[in-house]
Amino acid sequence: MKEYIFLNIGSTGINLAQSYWHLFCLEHGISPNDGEPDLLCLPKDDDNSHVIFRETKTIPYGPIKYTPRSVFVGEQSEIDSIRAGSCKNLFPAESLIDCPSECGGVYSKSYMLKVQLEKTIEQMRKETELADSIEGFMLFNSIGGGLGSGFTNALLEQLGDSFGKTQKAGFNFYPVYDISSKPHQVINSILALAKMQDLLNLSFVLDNSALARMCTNQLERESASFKDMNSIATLFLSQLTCSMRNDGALNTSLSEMESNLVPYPTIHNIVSSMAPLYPAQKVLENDLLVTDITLKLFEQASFMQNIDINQGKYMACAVVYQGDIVPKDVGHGISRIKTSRTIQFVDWCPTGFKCGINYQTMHEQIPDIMDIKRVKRGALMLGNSSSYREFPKMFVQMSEDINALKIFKKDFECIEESDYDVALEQLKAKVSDYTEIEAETVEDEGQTEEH
Ligand SMILES: Nc1nc2c(ncn2[C@@H]2O[C@H](COP(=O)(O)OP(=O)(O)OP(=O)(O)O)[C@@H](O)[C@H]2O)c(=O)[nH]1
Repeated sequence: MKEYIFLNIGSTGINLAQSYWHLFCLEHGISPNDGEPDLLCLPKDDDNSHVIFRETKTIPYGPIKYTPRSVFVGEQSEIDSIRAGSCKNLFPAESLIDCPSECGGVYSKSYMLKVQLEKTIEQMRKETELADSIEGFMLFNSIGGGLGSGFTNALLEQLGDSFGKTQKAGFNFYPVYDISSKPHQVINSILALAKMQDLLNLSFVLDNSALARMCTNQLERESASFKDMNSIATLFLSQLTCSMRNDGALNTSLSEMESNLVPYPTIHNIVSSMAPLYPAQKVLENDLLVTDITLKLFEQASFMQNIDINQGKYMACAVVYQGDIVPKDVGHGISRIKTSRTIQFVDWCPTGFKCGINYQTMHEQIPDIMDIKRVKRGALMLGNSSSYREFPKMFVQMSEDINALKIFKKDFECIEESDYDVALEQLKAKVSDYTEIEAETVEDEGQTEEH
């Protein structure tokens, strides 16, 4: 068995976790309130829920309960929000680790939370002992938050020491930057990203400004709330892990995902799109056809990143369809994309798309609280695109705009100024790496191999 442990850090991680664990419970016939099996749900043959839940008994001979393989780290008020939420009895007390609120907001203070770090590692050890063989860790955080940046980096360093080469995938939220009122978020993000490059195997980029755009444009909300943004991210995560939690077709494990999507270890930032997405009240005459879904996937509006994806080239692309889909239609959809030439691949990766179908009913279990339409079929695209370089470019520019060194010297004690310079240089190097990789040709590759 290959299990996963989910680490939810800071306000973003904790809010999101309550949303996705609620959905995962429903998808696997488990009560979100307390983890007891829903006796009205028939067990499915292809269910692999054990990869994310472990079976527990509160009393000998008592009923079986399902406990998420999950750890939470946040301020007391965030931890309290779990106990008041829709999954209030789902998580054991020892998996909820609280941090002092005075360290909030700044990378360096959160990086130094030694007691909480030890507690987290200890809890992960326990979870690991209760599993057969941990395949990977999934971390959920905002790179702009103090905990989301500093604590996540400290934890990632420790994970490498304590758990060796176990896969690590980050679901990294990029906040909407307000550089005049929250300049610290820029510095947090730069310090976070520079280090994460070496410590993560995969980083799924979730851009709050894109999620907000999807809330207003696709879900037709008047304004974007974190709840709605987290609902979109929850659907993304549900589709992304569908092949792991059930007998799936493509990306059945984090390591398979890494080998499908990552050509060089540090070029592991994944862009993504999802289609279709409608508000619950939307009246549909018919569900979209597979070709239309495929075309929609590659429209800018469907991307969870607010960068111009077409300004870059893909190094890898995996499309996972879900629901009522037949392979012939997938072939048609992909060939329409290829002929439309809207997307370009790097010269050295002509193989193009990897596709798979999961036949689980699409969005069947979307809880009504999500207020998103259930559809019969949909798809998720995961891509490794050189257009990602727009993010490090933007951080370098923002650092100049806010005169970051001045703020750094004042508020980021415990970290050397030279460390900030190094982090900034690493992001500049990242921009160049992506540009070079995009320009490489097959001959360049051949020459590199010969040397
Ligand atoms: N998508 C999403 N973004 C959030 C959520 N909560 C906060 N954010 C954004 O993330 C940014 C900072 O991250 P937080 O997660 O709040 O910070 P933290 O990691 O808890 O660390 P502190 O700054 O120490 O509180 C905020 O400025 C918001 O823009 C959420 O539930 N969902």
